[in-house]
Amino acid sequence: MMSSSPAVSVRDLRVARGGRDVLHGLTFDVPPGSVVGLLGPSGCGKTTLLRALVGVQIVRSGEVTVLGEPAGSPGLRRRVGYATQRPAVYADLTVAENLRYFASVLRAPRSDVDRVVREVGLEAGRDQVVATLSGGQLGRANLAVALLGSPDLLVLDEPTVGLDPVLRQELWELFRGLADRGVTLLVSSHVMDEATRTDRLLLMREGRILADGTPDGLRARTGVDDLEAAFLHLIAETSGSAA
Ligand SMILES: Nc1ncnc2c1ncn2[C@@H]1O[C@H](COP(=O)(O)OP(=O)(O)OP(=O)(O)O)[C@@H](O)[C@H]1O
Repeated sequence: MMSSSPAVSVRDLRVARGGRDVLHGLTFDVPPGSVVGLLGPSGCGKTTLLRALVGVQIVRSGEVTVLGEPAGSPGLRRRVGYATQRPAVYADLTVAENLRYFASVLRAPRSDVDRVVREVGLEAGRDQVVATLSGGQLGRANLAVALLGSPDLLVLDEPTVGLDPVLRQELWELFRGLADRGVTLLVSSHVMDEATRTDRLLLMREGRILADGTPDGLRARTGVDDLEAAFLHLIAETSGSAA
């Protein structure tokens, strides 16, 4: 059972990359069993933040606690699933061969292979070599790896990028189904229309969080219905100009 303490808790997180500060003191919590969207323009620091959550990013200072443990702790290895933006599956193996390999690395049960193939709707491509998959199938294969071992937290870096609207909708339905089972999902995107599908939003810009709340809360705060317009309103507000 998941407790009601935050699935992710970040306090004053600062990260530098290439000698430049890219995250400037982020503080937020992610409630368990929710779908949280991490949205913001390209280069604002989404990937860097997700890397810090899964423990592969050197941080300058601050605290990142994941499922009650410091980010990157060995105990989190099987409890956190991470799908990178660029697919991390082997091009010369089939989908099923990739999944069997990653399942053995993660010590996930072999039966997980069929389960995750079903969950991402990749039955038709199961025995296909990854190099021959379509872009949408490749994204699903990458996501399937992150689902191995039934993690409590899924960290997904732009999982819907380049997908057609039908596939995007199907993936968001999958995310919702996982959250209904108690999984926490942190999903980055730079497509604002995806924000409407989340329980909570973290809006980022230039290494800072502009807003942290529900889509309705954001609409109420800005007085704007469309979330893209609400985001622009917040940018204008924080830049000191009237929107
Ligand atoms: N390996 C690196 N070395 C130096 N700087 C980097 C490196 N990777 C990213 N950066 C810089 O860190 C900042 C944040 O990048 P990051 O990839 O986290 O942004 P993002 O919001 O995920 O962008 P996108 O949506 O395009 O993936 C950017 O200014 C980027 O140029």
